[in-house]
Amino acid sequence: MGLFDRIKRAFTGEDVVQTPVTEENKIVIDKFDKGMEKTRKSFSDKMNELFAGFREVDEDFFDDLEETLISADVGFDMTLALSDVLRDEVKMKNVRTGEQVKNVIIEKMVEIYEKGQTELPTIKINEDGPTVILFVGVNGVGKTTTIGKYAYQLKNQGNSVLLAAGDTFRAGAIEQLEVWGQRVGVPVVTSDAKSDPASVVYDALKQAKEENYDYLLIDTAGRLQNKVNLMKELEKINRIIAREIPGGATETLLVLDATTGQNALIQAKQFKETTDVTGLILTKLDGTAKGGVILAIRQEMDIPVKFVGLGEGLDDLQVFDPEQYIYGLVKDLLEKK
Ligand SMILES: Nc1nc2c(ncn2[C@@H]2O[C@H](COP(=O)(O)OP(=O)(O)OP(=O)(O)O)[C@@H](O)[C@H]2O)c(=O)[nH]1
Repeated sequence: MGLFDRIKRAFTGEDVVQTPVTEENKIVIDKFDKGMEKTRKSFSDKMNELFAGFREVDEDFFDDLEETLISADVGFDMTLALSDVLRDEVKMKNVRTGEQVKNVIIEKMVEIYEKGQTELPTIKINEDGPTVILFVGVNGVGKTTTIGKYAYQLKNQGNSVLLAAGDTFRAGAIEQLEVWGQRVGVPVVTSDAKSDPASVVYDALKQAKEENYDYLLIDTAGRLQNKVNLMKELEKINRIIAREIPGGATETLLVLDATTGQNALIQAKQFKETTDVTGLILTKLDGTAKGGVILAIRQEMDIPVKFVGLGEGLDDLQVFDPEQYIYGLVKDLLEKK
């Protein structure tokens, strides 16, 4: 059953059924539920306010709806796409009451998000080993924490993991990664601050290959304010990886801070211009009401969100589940039925 069908069941009063509901599954559902609390509350409040003054589906209503959606951080493109399909649907299905309109909005939001894909995003694996994952993103987005959390996850799944402190630009970044390495129990390849990040990456690649590590996670500096330097640095790192690992980095994951709302979308666009990003990680989703930005990212970028950070704990990095996300966003609106 696809995302759309599942959410649809919620419209008809049936629960969104997870198949199968395992203990592990329940924990994930709970994490998304809690992590989405702020975004859900803000989104529901805004939508309920819009519908409290609902009279009829006219141009004024569409203007107010667009304003509401944009203020809920779902982005300009997503807002226009939604209001366009809604206009057609209203005519076709002769939708009149506020409740009907609300349901059509949610239905279409799910459809636009899904774009025909229902499977969970995955991280590619380099079968010939090691799987090399490059983490990019500006300072302060939670990159180091994310690497630590992911290393913890991989290790718990029985993988050997090596970390590379490629952010030699910021002295604190190396120490911070070392602290995470100790906490998680995985080694960290480092060099002196201000040294060439490419040489750390080279050392780490060599060690990962010689000692047969399953995963090498590489931290990088995120100097977006100096795009040319950043581009050069990432190019150099990528060249070295490609020389050592056929096909180059297995994944390049861009870490974004969800609390920055539309800025996260802007950063994603800028990074996409500098390097070949294969997936996104949205951190601090639990600490923001701006989680609607994931919809904006989905609509405007062709890069999947692969993980979300739903808390500060070691096990709070979760594979992004669109179903849990959208259900977490609209749940209160549905339950108002
Ligand atoms: N609530 C919450 N806090 C998070 C999450 N991810 C990271 N943080 C916190 O965000 C803060 C910054 O994270 P760091 O990893 O230290 O980020 P940084 O070192 O400042 O910057 P970079 O590593 O360069 O991105 C830390 O206090 C983290 O605990 C998350 O998903 N939820």
